[in-house]
Amino acid sequence: MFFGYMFVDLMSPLQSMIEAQRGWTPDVFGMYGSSEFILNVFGFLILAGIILDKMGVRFTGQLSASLMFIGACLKYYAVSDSFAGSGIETWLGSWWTSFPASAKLASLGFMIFGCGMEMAGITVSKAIAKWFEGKEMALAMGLEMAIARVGVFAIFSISPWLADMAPATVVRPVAFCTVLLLIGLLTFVIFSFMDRKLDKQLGLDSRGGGGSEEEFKVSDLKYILSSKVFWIIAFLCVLYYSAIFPFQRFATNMLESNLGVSAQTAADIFRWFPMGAAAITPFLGRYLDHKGKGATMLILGAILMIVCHLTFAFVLPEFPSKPVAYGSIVLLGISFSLVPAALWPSVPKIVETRYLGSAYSLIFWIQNIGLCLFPMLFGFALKYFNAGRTEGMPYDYTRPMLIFVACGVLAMLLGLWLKAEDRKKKYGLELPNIKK
Ligand SMILES: C[C@H](N)C(=O)N[C@@H](CCCCN)C(=O)O
Repeated sequence: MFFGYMFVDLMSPLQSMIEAQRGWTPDVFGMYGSSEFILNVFGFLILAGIILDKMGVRFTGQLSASLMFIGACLKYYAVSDSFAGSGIETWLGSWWTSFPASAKLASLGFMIFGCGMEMAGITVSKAIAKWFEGKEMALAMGLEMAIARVGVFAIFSISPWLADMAPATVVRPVAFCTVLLLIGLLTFVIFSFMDRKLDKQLGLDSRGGGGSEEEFKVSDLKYILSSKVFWIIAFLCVLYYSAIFPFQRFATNMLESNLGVSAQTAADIFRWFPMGAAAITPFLGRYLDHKGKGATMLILGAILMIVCHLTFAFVLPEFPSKPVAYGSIVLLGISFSLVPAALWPSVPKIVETRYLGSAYSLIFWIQNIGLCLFPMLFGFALKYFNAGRTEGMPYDYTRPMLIFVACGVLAMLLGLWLKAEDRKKKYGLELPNIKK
């Protein structure tokens, strides 16, 4: 997860450089960002959930880590100097000419990587639910997400530094993260040995099944799809995350434009966002394990996000102050701890373990539709509202940012609805995870 999250965001602080070196304008950059989710949206994630529930966490984890590595290799080739001037580049550049050949191939690589990354995400959640059921599950999930966030922090620091080494190039950070993904694949193989040992101790079969619970059947999906609370969580998830991850891709440039600072300085400010989240998420997970209040945390997280995006939209352009930027970034980090810490451990409370993988995959699937559409939507809005901008001028982010504010408002309303449903139907979303 650490290396995966690094790979996802390695281009985020390099928007200006990739525009200068490979001609990726904001709309191209937005579409490239969306490509991570395209195959998932067209059904791969549903299949991933079924594979996970049928084949178990070890097989699915190794498959997903391999896909991540293959996709990364393709993306490395796309931005490398050996691709520039090759026959493939000439052919890819001969159609849809507004989208550079390197962006086309990099997007294909990112699509394959994205299949592996999302499949790994649901696999890890199911593995944690299996290892920590009735114990410190939210703390374990919180720590996993904290490690992922440290990965984002690390890449926001390392990527511009690697890229800026003479001769400045975007290729170096991609190569670096590709090697890390190979190491990630090897660590999952090691985990698989440990998981096999756990199954032996628990008397489970080779896929981690065969305990007291029934085996998963594809027809079980109907139980998930007919649950109102599942849909509330899924829509809350898509709205919340659509205002976080797509924003993360543009945040460096937003700060660059609003504060009038360099890409490196903007990335230095923004990298504290995932760090704030990394520091707080495990504590909130622990709080949830012992005290509960999951639905309340979701509402609070959405409110904080609205405040932050309103600040980025209206306050920063008027008062380009670094303390205001840092303050909002830290608040957004707290929001990004509250929601994930409460959201993911809530899912095992509303569905049975045998179809937990499918429930996570369906939520990821719906979330991926948002993650796929929002960078494009935001990229187009940015281009539209900056029609008169000339090369080198800062971008005006005010009106495009309202897209993210709207997502936050809707997520907050869904959080309130979820809390009301929980009070009525007693899912236990406000209760602690640890069973005494
Ligand atoms: C983008 C991805 N689908 C996602 O939702 N990531 C979550 C973590 C989900 C738990 C992974 N085991 C995040 O908050 O990063």
